[in-house]
Amino acid sequence: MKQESAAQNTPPASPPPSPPAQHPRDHGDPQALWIFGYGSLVWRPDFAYSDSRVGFVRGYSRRFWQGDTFHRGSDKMPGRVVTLLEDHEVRAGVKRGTLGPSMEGCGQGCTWGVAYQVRGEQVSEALKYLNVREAVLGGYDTKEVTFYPQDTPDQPLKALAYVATPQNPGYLGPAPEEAIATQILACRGFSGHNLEYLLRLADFMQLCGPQAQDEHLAAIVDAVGTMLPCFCPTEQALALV
Ligand SMILES: N[C@@H](CCC(=O)N[C@@H](CS)C(=O)NCC(=O)O)C(=O)O
Repeated sequence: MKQESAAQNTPPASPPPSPPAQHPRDHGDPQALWIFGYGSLVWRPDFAYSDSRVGFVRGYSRRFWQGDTFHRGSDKMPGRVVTLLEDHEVRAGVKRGTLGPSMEGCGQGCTWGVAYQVRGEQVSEALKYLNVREAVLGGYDTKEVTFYPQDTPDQPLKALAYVATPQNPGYLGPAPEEAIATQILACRGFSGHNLEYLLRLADFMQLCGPQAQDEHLAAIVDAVGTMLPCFCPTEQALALV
């Protein structure tokens, strides 16, 4: 039997630094990880997961301020998809002179979405997949957020979110909701039309119930509704096709 030297039995003078937290783990199950989706991940996670919760994050607002030249746009006509910005970043966007109706009364941001729990082998599979879909193709980075499940807001969870910061090359920043609506109506990419992206997110927010408000999203949907008749081909125009 190997004799342990005294040194091996003496605790280190200062415990070795714990390895940097790679990702927020579910303390109940160290192999589990929660991933927060607030855009296309809400309706198309496309990775295997063990559990999901509808809920929200506080202190962040969702904005269609990220350009997308792959999924919902092209290099020539980048689409607009959502990112998550801390409240001070949203207010900074306002100071740059671009106001939208949704900026009025912009207090403590609160963004609704879906958190997915991945466990065991699902963790590496999900992170590998999302790294390509979000980071490589979309310019998103990871950030730890606190997620409040709709049913148990008093039991918040640490979750990983993919956010596109103002420093990423695809970031387009603030614009009037009417301009964003025009861009969305005109763009499509490998995952489909940008309008589908907008309306699927609006559908989700409808399901969340009246307590889940997103004035920015609602203002863009309203602007699209106003403009859509101008984009719908008339019988005369169709006859020219
Ligand atoms: N990270 C956000 C936004 C993700 C997002 O919408 N990313 C886009 C652009 S990279 C995407 O994956 N699109 C796939 C699609 O449009 O179906 C989320 O958690 O949902």
